[in-house]
Amino acid sequence: MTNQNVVVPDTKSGINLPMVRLSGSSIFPATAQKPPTAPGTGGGGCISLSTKKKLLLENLEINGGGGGGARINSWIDSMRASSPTHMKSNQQLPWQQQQQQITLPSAMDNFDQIMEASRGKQIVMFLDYDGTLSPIMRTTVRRLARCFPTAIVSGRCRDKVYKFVRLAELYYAGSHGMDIKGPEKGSKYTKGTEPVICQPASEFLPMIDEVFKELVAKTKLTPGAKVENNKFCVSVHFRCVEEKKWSEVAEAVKSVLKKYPKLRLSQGRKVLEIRPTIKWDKGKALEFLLESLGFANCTDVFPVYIGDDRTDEDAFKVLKEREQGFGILVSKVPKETNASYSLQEPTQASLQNIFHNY
Ligand SMILES: O=P(O)(O)OC[C@H]1O[C@H](O[C@H]2O[C@H](CO)[C@@H](O)[C@H](O)[C@H]2O)[C@H](O)[C@@H](O)[C@@H]1O
Repeated sequence: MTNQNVVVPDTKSGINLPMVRLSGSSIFPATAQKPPTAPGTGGGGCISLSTKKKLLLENLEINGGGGGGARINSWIDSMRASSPTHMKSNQQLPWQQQQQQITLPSAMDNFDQIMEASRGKQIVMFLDYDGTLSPIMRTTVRRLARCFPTAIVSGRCRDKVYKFVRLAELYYAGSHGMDIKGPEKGSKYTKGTEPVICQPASEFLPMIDEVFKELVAKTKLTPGAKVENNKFCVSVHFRCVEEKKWSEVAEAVKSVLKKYPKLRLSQGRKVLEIRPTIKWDKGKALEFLLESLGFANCTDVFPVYIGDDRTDEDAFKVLKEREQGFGILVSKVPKETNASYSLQEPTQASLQNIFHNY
């Protein structure tokens, strides 16, 4: 890339900040500022998960094969408590009463700091799909991928995400990172002739398929329940189920899972997700992709991961531990997170604002 100007709109002041693209794949602000404190060092607005919260999250996570009943009930309770029909404006969930909620600095307002921290390093972009990428126009992601290696990481199955995005030059990590495929040959970031492929849970395919069918059969009489086959994991959606029927669906899930001790259950937004017990998540996918791109032991790489989901925390944590790049949490409300910055709206993450002139 040659030198280019990049205009970064400052959302607060409405002023466009001029950015200068100098060389390689990094962009730098025209006026450099002190880089933000590295993730994990307690500064720069970075928040760690408190032990208490971790325990509560673990409690909400249900392992397959028995013992999940009480935890399913805690999930139902937590879902009820957070439902708008139950929650008064100033009411806090039990775990929120135990923690101090800190607001992360805005990634848009501090964009020059982020860019300064990336000086001389290769930016690699990781974008969660739902809640982050979906509102962003394809053109913007395509432009982004021309500048930096770019990956989309999602809980959905890879084929579905690919059908939504339809950009062959990207890396895609579906099924919460358990199904990774790189661009076909010809992409400037492809090494060798074959696309990168990683499917660490491939032995679970027949089991997941079986569980999907069983769950469809078990939930078919519950109006609104939707079971989604995400290839290496299954999602059971509650969003359109009447609240009084939630426990009915949760019980159906529990009864199926009992037979599959190698599968575990976790909770998303009005969704229960069944996945293999293997130690693989979006964080592992991020590490795998960095390695595939040749950045395994590099100090001059700057990964930026933007995500809104609890499952994105695994990737934020990896970045924090590596002390490389930044996690950016898309959230309207303050949350405990391993991310370093936040964006309030997915549309705020619309990178056409940031990479305006690319
Ligand atoms: O990892 P992501 O790309 O953020 O995917 C997470 C889940 O996204 C989808 O669920 C979300 O959208 C649903 C409506 O389309 C909504 O009902 C649900 O509450 C959201 O979480 C997808 O259907 C799931 O399989 C993904 O795990």
